[in-house]
Amino acid sequence: MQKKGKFDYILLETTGLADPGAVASMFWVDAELGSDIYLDGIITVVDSKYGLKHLTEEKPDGLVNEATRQVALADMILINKTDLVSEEELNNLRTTIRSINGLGKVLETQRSRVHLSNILDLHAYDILSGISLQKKLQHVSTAPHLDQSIVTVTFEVPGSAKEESLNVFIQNLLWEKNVKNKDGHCMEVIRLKGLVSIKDKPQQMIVQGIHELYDLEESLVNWKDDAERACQLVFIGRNLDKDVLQQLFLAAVAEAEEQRTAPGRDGVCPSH
Ligand SMILES: Nc1nc2c(ncn2[C@@H]2O[C@H](COP(=O)(O)OP(=O)(O)OP(=O)(O)O)[C@@H](O)[C@H]2O)c(=O)[nH]1
Repeated sequence: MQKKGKFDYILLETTGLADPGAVASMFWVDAELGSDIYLDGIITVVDSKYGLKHLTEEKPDGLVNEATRQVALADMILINKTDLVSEEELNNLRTTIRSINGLGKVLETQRSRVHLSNILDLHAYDILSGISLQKKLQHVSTAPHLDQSIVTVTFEVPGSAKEESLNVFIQNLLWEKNVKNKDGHCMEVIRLKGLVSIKDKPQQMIVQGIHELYDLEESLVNWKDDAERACQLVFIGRNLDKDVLQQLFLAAVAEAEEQRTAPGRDGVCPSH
């Protein structure tokens, strides 16, 4: 890193057991501090032969296994060694991956052969992503839950959000972790992405969250004068309940007072 400007791109390979969120958070913060290095995106390679076994592995104490975390946080998922499995096995793996992460792009490969343009310059975390985000959000796949510990949920509500209330909503989820689903389990969001409208702001706003870090930024796209404003959010995480999240969000869009009496926040969730 001392030879500043000498690198075009850095591909960092973490160990098979790493939680990419921790590494990603580091680079994200670094960019905020004015560093030349910014986080472009997270790529996860899944082995077709053993992927499903790893993804469904049960960990003690109900912890989320590493493979699932790696898929959940990926912006690009390469399903590799497809030659080693049957079409049916591949289908099961695809469905499982999609139910965990409905937002990331999925490519199927052999010997990990992939055109570099597919994996470099993903811009998954910067405001450039706003241009394609709208399209992407229209195609978020939310497959049936399949007993998966981590799932993707998404919702869209018309209108604008109040910036302050939106921050409270996100902080309750990511920091306080005090939002419960209908079964009384605390929701755990590990990835958050969205395009929202803030009252009186001409630009569409991008929300990005990973683990406990999040950012609300103006995108390069303005709301068209005659277009209906809306907020769309995608959450990847555990114990997520779309209805509860949507109701809470509606409370944030409407009046701040309503938020305190909104469902799902009674009781205290243990901190992690
Ligand atoms: N049949 C087949 N073999 C593959 C493919 N990709 C890699 N291999 C082989 O699988 C073996 C193990 O390679 P990888 O799974 O890529 O190993 P790795 O990623 O270095 O291992 P870790 O980083 O420790 O996970 C090597 O002999 C590769 O040649 C593929 O698409 N099909």
